[in-house]
Amino acid sequence: MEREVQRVRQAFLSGRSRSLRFRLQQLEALRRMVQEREKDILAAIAADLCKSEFNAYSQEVITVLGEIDFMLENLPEWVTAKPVKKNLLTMLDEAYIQPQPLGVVLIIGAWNYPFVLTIQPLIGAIAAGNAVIIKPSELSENTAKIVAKLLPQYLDQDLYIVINGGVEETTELLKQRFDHVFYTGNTAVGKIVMEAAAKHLTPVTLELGGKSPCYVDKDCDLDIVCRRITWGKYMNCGQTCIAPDYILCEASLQSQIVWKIKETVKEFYGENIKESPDYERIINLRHFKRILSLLEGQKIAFGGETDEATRYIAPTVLTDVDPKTKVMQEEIFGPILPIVPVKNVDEAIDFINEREKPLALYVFSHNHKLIKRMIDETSSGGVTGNDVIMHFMLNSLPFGGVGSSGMGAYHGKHSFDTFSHQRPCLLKSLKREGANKLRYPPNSQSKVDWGKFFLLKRFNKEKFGLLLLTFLGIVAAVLVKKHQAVLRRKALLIFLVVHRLRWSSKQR
Ligand SMILES: NC(=O)c1ccc[n+]([C@@H]2O[C@H](COP(=O)([O-])OP(=O)(O)OC[C@H]3O[C@@H](n4cnc5c(N)ncnc54)[C@H](O)[C@@H]3O)[C@@H](O)[C@H]2O)c1
Ligand SMILES: CCCCCCCCCCCCCCCCCC=O
Repeated sequence: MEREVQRVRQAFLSGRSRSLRFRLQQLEALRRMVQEREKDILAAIAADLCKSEFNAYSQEVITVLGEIDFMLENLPEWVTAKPVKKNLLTMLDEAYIQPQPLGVVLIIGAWNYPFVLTIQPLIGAIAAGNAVIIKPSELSENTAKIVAKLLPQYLDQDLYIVINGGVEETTELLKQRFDHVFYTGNTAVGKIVMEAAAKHLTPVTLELGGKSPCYVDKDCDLDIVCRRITWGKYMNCGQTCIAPDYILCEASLQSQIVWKIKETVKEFYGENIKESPDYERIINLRHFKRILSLLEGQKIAFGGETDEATRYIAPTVLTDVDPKTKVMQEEIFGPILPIVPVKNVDEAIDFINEREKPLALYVFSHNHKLIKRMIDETSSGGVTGNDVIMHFMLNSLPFGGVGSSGMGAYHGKHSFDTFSHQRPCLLKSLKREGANKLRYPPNSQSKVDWGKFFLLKRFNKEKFGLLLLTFLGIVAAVLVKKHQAVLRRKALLIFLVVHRLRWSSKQR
C-alpha cells in the first residue's frame, strides 16, 4: 500500500497533472470512457443493486456526464489567478489568489450509487489538478471491479489508481499520508476516517448520512406531494442518503397520505412490485436484517412483505410512530417510511431541532413563508422545498452535510474548491524601500501614525504640513522627470496623498 501511494505521489511531483491542458484531456478521456463503456458500467450497477439500465443511466451516468461537461466548460476560468482588492500599503503591488492542487487525494466511495458517488468526486479532484487513489466500496463489488478495469484504460495510470478491498485494505490505506481524504458513507466510519487523517493533519470531506425529515403542511396538494415523496423514498429501495427518512404531519393528514402513497406505489411499480424493473433490492443480508428489525412493534399501514432469498422488502408505510422506537433512532436506509404525527409546524421545528442535524430537509406547502420559516429555524446539509432529492441534481449548489451528517461539500465549482488550495499571493518590488522603512524598528509615534493612515485610513492633523510638503515635492518631481514610467508611479503617489487629504477633510 505504501509503495502504491508513493508511486502516485511521484507521479504528482512530476507536475504533469497541473496544466489546464492535461486536466481537460483527462476529463475528456473520462467522458469517453463513460460513453464507450456505458453498457459495461450499467451492467455492473444492475448486478450490484438489481437496478434497470434505464434507472442506472438516469440516476448515475447522467449526473457523471453532466458534471464532466460542466467542468470542461468552466475549468479554464476557474484555474486562472483571481486579482484581489488592495489596500494603500499594497496598491503598487500585485495581489491575487491562485488555486492550486492539494496533492494526492484519497476518495473512498459508497455502494448505494456506486458509480456516481465514486466518479463525481474524482472529476473534481482531476479538475483541480490532483493525483487520486480511488477506493470503491467492496459492497458493490461489480461496480468496484469495472471501475478498476476501465479507469487505467482511459486515464493516466500513475496519477489515478484504483485500490479494491474491504475493511482491512481501507484501514491500511488510511495509515498513509494523503493531502485530502474524501469519504462517503456512514457516520461511524466517518469518525474512523477523520481520526486516521488527523494523525497526518490531513483535511477531510465527510459525506455522511442521517435521518432526513419531510414535513407536510396541511396547505398543499397531497396528490402531488405523495407522488414526489414516493419517488424519492422508494428509489433505489430506499438506499439513498437524502431519501426522506420520515414524515412529520398533523394527525388529520395521516390516513390520506397513506392512501395516496399506496396508490402511487401501485402506479409506479404495478400490482406485483417484485416483478417491477424499477424496484431495486437491498444490497446485502446484513442490511436486509437490520431494516427488518426496524419493523418490530410498528403499525404497518401497508407493505411489510419481504423475501430474504432476493433481499426484497416491499415499499412500506408505518403510522403513529413513537419517536422513541428504534425506527426513529437510526437512519433507515431502506423502503420503510414512518409517519410521526405532530400538532403543528412549531412542533415539527422543535422535533427536528432536538435531533442530530440531518443531511437533507424537505418541506411541502403552498405557503412560501412557512417553507422559509422552516429553513430559517432549522439546520440541515441541504433543503428542497416542495420536492425531494432534487437539490443533489443542481451542480451550482454545494452538496454536503452539517454536524453529524458531514463536513465539506462538492459538486461543480464546489468540488473544484474542495480539492484546491486557494493560495494567496502578494508580489512586491524590491524598490520603494522608503515606504517599507515605516514598519522596521525602531518604532515611533510617527510610524504608528503612518500605519494608521495606510491601514486604518485615520489621519493625524499634526502631520498635515508634512503631507502638504510631500505632495508639493511629488508634483515638482513629476514636472522634472517626464519619463513615462516614472510619471505613472508619481501619479499613483499623488493619488495616495490626495486620498489621505480627503480623509483629513472628512474627519474635520
Ligand atoms: N452523504 C452522502 O453523499 C452519502 C452517500 C451515500 C451514502 N451515505 C451514507 O452512508 C451510509 C450507508 O452506507 P455505508 O456504506 O457507510 O454503510 P455500511 O456500513 O454498509 O458500509 C461500510 C463501509 O465502510 C467500510 N468500513 C467499515 N468499517 C471500517 C473501518 N473500521 N475502517 C474503514 N472502513 C470501514 C467498509 O469497507 C464499507 O465499505 C448511510 O448513512 C448513508 O446516508 C451518504
Ligand atoms: C425529465 C427526465 C429527467 C431524468 C433525470 C432523472 C433524475 C433522477 C435523479 C436521481 C438522483 C439520484 C442520485 C441520488 C444520489 C444521492 C446520494 C446519496 O445517496
